[in-house]
Amino acid sequence: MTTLPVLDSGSDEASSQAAAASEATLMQVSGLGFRYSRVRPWLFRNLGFTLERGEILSILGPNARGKTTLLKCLSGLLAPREGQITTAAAVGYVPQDHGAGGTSYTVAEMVLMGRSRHLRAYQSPRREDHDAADAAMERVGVAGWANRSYAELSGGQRQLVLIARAVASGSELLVLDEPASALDLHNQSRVLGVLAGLASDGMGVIMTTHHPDHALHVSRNALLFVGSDDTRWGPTDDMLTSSALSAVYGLPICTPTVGTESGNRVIAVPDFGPSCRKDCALPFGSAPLTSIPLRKDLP
Ligand SMILES: Nc1ncnc2c1ncn2[C@@H]1O[C@H](COP(=O)(O)OP(=O)(O)OP(=O)(O)O)[C@@H](O)[C@H]1O
Repeated sequence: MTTLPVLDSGSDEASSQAAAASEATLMQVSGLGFRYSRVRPWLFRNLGFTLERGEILSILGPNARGKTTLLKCLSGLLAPREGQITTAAAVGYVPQDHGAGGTSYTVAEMVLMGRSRHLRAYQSPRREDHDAADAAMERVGVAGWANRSYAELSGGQRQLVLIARAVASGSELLVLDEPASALDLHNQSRVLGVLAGLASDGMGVIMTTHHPDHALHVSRNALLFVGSDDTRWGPTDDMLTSSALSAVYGLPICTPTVGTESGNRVIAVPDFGPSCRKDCALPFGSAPLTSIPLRKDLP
């Protein structure tokens, strides 16, 4: 277990945290707090969770609440002001902003960069690095774009390439900032499938999302930003209840069970209010959404 640097941390406490973590634990976080400076408000305090191998943790909350900041703390890019982060794995960080920044790299070169932590300064990638990059591109389904210019890909395509780069790095723990935010429905399913596959191979995945459905679909646990001193962590079904989601996002959200091709699922349906189109076949309020028929009941 490695303890990431924390401002004003007590090292004795850190080592006892590390000792307490079990073999299955990839990351343990307790009492975490962060603010950008002493004159800025706390973005979060007393934040804690445990991530086991093979688990996907989803982090949800309103815009500007501190989710990206938390991911940067978990990845070692920012030092929290207080609390403890202990981790048993190298962390691969996939940022939300995937601008090309004028790069002239191919997709294969971008993914190969994920191997940099395995190389000494100025060392050329070895055969095994190319093999790892090729395997990662196959895994994420971007091998067909290997020779394309990264800068010429769409935002969603770039998102997939950056996920492949993190996979190529060999990190056991991936931390992803809204990995499906720029993707169409098919590619959302593809990314969630890739992340679920990585988790079933024993990796850990931490992702932020603005889609409660994604969390309900793939996450064992969820971390909910309710307020700056109120973050809640626990089993996804217990966290993402109608009342909790409604409180977090400030509008009514119901969580009906609906039938899908792959079985009954809980989904989150927000009531966006007066903007609902007037010719909607099932206006909000005319029938409780929990009465949506299950697929097997449909004519
Ligand atoms: N480098 C920085 N210095 C000062 N304040 C910052 C910095 N980066 C972010 N912030 C502020 O911290 C707050 C949280 O930002 P953050 O990006 O973590 O939120 P978020 O929950 O990820 O938001 P979103 O859902 O919109 O992506 C915001 O008010 C933001 O303006």
